Amino acid sequence: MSDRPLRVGTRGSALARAQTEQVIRRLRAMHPEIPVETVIVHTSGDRGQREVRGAFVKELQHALLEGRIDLAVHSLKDLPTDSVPGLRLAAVLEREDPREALIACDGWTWATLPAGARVGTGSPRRAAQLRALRPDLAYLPLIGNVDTRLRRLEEGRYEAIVLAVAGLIRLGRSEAITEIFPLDQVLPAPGQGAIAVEIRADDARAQVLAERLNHPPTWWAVTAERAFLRALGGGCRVPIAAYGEVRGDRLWLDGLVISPDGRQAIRDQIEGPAEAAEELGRALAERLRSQGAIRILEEAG
Ligand SMILES: NCc1[nH]cc(CCC(=O)O)c1CC(=O)O
Repeated sequence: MSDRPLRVGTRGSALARAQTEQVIRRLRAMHPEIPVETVIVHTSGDRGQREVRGAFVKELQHALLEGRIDLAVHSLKDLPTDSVPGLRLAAVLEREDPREALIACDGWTWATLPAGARVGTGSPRRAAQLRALRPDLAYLPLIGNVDTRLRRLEEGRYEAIVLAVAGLIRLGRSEAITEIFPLDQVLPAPGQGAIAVEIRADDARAQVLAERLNHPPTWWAVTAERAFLRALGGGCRVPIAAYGEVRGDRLWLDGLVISPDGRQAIRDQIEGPAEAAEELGRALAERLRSQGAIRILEEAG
């Protein structure tokens, strides 16, 4: 294996850097002879601009295509499902806890939050599922990096906020968690909790290294989740959630389409061989369509 430096690109946020550190630790453990460099790529998302879909990842992909970096580290759930010509999603690390966390102030819990309490969440998928559980709360937008979002809560702008457990753990902030929503109450975004490694499609060395980083059970699970999302069109505003889990050589996939107001939801599960992940994701999407998901998607679209 050549010992020219491997340049690993990351966003500058604390979460992105923590995730990239995890990838680099694994690389160094496997290949102490390869010098690894971290390259911070600033994205429009980090500059506090509107979070257009994919803004978090576009600039990293650009840097990869231009050859300024050799490996890009992303939160998989921020990576759009459309493939980018010249690039390849090459590996995912073993998934962290995929669930959603409530972070409440003043000792509130999900059950005791008073009617009208302000709950901050940036995601229509979370807001829709939370509305279905507690229609009496006020769901307000919340954007920015995880640290920014926690600060907004501390500033008193919300009584509670909802964030991914995985990000809080990686930032060493899990003590902030008030409670964790069970998966049957709030289903995560496809890919949530998984760290993704993207490379140039023609980079043989990066391909070999990425293969060694990859965690196959997570790979099959997220492949099914993303196939489900892609098959449903994944319109920006539509709350689509999915969670897959591999046990032995079988894959269980749970999928949901929910109207933004939380009033109409279609949810179903599918099970099959893990290697058929892609087909399982598409088949589950088809099942939801036949149960009326189209109507929800069109109304929300
Ligand atoms: N969209 C921002 C984002 N991207 C990845 C994570 C957390 C880590 C993960 O879900 O893998 C977060 C923050 C959040 O949703 O709370």
